Amino acid sequence: MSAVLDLQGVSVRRGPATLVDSIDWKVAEGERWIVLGPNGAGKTTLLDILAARAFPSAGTVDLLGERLGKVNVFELRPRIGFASAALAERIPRDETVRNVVLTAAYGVTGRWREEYEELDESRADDLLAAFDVAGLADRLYGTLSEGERKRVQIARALMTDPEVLLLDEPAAGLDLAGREELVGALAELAGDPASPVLVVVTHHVEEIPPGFTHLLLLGDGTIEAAGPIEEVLTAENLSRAFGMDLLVAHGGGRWLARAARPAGR
Ligand SMILES: Nc1ncnc2c1ncn2[C@@H]1O[C@H](COP(=O)(O)OP(=O)(O)OP(=O)(O)O)[C@@H](O)[C@H]1O
Repeated sequence: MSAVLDLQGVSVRRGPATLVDSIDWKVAEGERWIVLGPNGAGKTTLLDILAARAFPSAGTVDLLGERLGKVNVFELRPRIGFASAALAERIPRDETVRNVVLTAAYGVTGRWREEYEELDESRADDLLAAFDVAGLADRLYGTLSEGERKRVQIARALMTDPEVLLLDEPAAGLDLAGREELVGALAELAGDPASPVLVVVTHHVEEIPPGFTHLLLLGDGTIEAAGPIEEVLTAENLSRAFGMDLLVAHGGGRWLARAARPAGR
C-alpha cells in the first residue's frame, strides 16, 4: 500500500539556518500521528510542508500520491484539512461562525459573493454539531471563547471532507476543561474509521488523545524517534528530545510527563 504522506530526505533552510534536516517519514492510511517536540524543533515548518504551504529546500515530498513541486497546490490543498494559529489569524472576527466553516469550501476565509449549495450549508451545520458548537452558528466568530474558536477551526478544516487533517497545536491557550473537551473530541475523531489520516502537533504529552497510534518526536530539526506511540514515547526518548531528565507515565489511554528531579535539586 502506498503511503498517504511520504517525505524522503526533506530539509528546509532559510538563509544560514536549517529548520528541519533530512527527514524521512511515511504516514499510511488509517494512522493517527502526534508530532511532539520542544519550542523551535521544526514542528510548524514540517506541518506547513504537509499542508502544501511550504516547499522543502532538499528532498522529496509526496502528498496523497502527488509530488510537491509538480502538482498544482491549489488542487491539492482542498484534500488536506489544516488548522493553525497563522490560519486562524486570517479568519475575520465579524464573520458568522457558520460562514467561517462554510467558506472553507472555496478555500477563502470571508464570505463575499460565492454561491453555496444546500449540501454545503448542511455539511457546515453537521460539522458544527459534531464539535458541539451548533448553538453558536449565528454568533460572530470574534465573540467566541478560545476553546469555542478551536472547535470551529477544526470544523472548518474538515469542511472539504479532506483525506488528511493537520492540526497545529489545537489545545494551545485552552484552560484545563477546554483542553480535556478538545482531547475528547479528537479521541472521537481518531476512533472513527471514516476519519481522515490525522497529524496533530503538540508540545505536551498530556494533550495526546486516546486512539492516536503513532508519534514523531522532533528535536532541533531532526527526528529523535518515530513509530508506534507505545514504543517511541519513553522517558529516554523524551528526555533526549527536550534536553531534560523526564519521567513518563501512561494509563487510561493518556500520557503524563514531568521532570525526574524538581527544579533546583
Ligand atoms: N524564515 C525563517 N528564517 C530563519 N529561521 C526561521 C524561519 N522560520 C522559522 N525559523 C526558525 O526555525 C526553527 C523552527 O521553527 P518552527 O516554527 O517550525 O518550530 P516549532 O517546533 O513549531 O516551534 P514552536 O513549538 O515554538 O511553535 C525556529 O528556531 C525558528 O526560529
